Amino acid sequence: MATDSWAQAVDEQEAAAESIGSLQIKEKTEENGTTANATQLSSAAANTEGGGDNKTTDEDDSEDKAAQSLLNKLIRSNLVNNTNQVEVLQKDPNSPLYSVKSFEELRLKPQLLQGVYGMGFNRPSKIQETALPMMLAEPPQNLIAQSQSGTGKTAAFVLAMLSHVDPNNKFPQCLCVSPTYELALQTGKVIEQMGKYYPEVKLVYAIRGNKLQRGLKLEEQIVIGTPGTMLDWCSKLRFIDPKKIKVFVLDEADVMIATQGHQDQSIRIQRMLPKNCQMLLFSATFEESVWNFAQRIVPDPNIIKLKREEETLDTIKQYYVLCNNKEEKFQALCNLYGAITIAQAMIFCHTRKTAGWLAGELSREGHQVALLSGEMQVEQRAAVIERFRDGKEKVLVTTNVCARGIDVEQVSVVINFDMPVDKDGNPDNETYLHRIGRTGRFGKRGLAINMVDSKMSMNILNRIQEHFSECDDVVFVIDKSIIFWWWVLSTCLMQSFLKADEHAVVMLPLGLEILP
Ligand SMILES: Nc1ncnc2c1ncn2[C@@H]1O[C@H](COP(=O)(O)OP(=O)(O)OP(=O)(O)O)[C@@H](O)[C@H]1O
Repeated sequence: MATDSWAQAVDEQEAAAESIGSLQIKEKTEENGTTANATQLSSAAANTEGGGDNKTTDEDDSEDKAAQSLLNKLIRSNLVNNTNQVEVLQKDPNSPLYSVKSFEELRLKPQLLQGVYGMGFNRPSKIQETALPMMLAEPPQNLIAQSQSGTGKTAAFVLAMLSHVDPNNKFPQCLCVSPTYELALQTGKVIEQMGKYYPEVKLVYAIRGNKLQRGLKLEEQIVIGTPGTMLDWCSKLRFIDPKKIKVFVLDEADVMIATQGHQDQSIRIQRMLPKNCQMLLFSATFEESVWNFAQRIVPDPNIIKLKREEETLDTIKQYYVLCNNKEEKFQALCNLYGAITIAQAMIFCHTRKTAGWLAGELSREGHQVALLSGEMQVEQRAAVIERFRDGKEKVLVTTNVCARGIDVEQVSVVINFDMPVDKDGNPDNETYLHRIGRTGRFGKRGLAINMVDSKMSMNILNRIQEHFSECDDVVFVIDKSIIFWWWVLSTCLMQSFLKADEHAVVMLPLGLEILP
């Protein structure tokens, strides 16, 4: 992203923070109207929140999964490091399992090898080592592959598609289905980069808005698009002859099934394809719904799984501050502000509305903060994250939904301005782990501060503590004095005070003294 577009993004972001902050004093009816107007950012996204401070909707969630995935692609500059072993389940357990340590071993066309090296890939990633020989084997093999975002799945299936097409045949031979228009474009970019030295192979996008003349027969060998348009192009409009397809890729299956209708459309496309068409399905997660979908799309599959690196709370000290209401939490945060900015901090709120309010209030107090909110367009969010990752901002205020899955390694302090809860208001242990776990990544020490402002949030905290106490040693320290906080924060951050294996429980009197 260009630096000048940054300045613009920050301006818009600040404007948004202020306008959102000012909404808090208005009546509810006005609030909704103003939210839509105030955002040059993305009014559609803003409207889905519904005004409630403790609600997130399913719609939010599915929209967000796709946005999240795009965001991850935009901010990623290289492979995610994963030292976990690859788990392989072969369709035929007796057939030998090949894995490669170099791209040369794959006997790629020279143009493609040049493309791969041109992208700066020196050797296959962990998942590519096993997935590529399977995908390139003759006869073709079906594959279901699951690994965390950023581990090299897209590059792998792009290479497979480019390897399988015959450029002399001027008709579609590979279909790739993505959950959204933007994600399809991102994959298209990879095809263009990798196929840079193979210009005979052409690509076309089956996305809404790409209107073709009726009766046209596509000549491009690779078609990438969203399920609805792809289905229309294969059936109603007949731009594609599905019987000639050799490779069918279904990318981001977990995101796909979160969107109503995508699952059925994908299955309908798949049913039109010939029996010997190679089916490839990729997903970052593998919950039961994804797995059920995968089995319907990919018959007789080989299965590859690369587990996520385990997140742990071992190296993180966890504290809580007891307050009476949101305003007190804000005051407490202001008191802590100087200390937390010794390092970098992320502050999590439950809703966009609170995040906007908090960022606005902190700015008004003269604190420099960045806001990452669902109201922003994905490109703007990517710019905010990049800036934070580069250390240009010290404090990032965000919502849980917005920051899910985003890795910023250098964060040392996480503040839960609101405790994480699920849609039913129960403790969201997984989110707690993801929020906090990021601070202690790669053996580094981290600090987590939970802000408690009611009996309910105390109860949530207790239940989270109970949950993790079973499998981890968690330390919650309770204290009232802000001087104590200064001491904790500055000592642990500046002098590496905390030891990874220290597990003392310090119980001090409840209550928070807010200094003027
Ligand atoms: N073998 C490799 N060597 C070096 N970099 C690679 C290699 N394979 C992929 N990459 C790079 O790593 C990053 C992540 O790869 P890729 O997008 O293929 O991952 P992914 O698993 O598909 O992620 P997502 O699920 O988010 O799409 C990209 O920047 C890509 O260019």
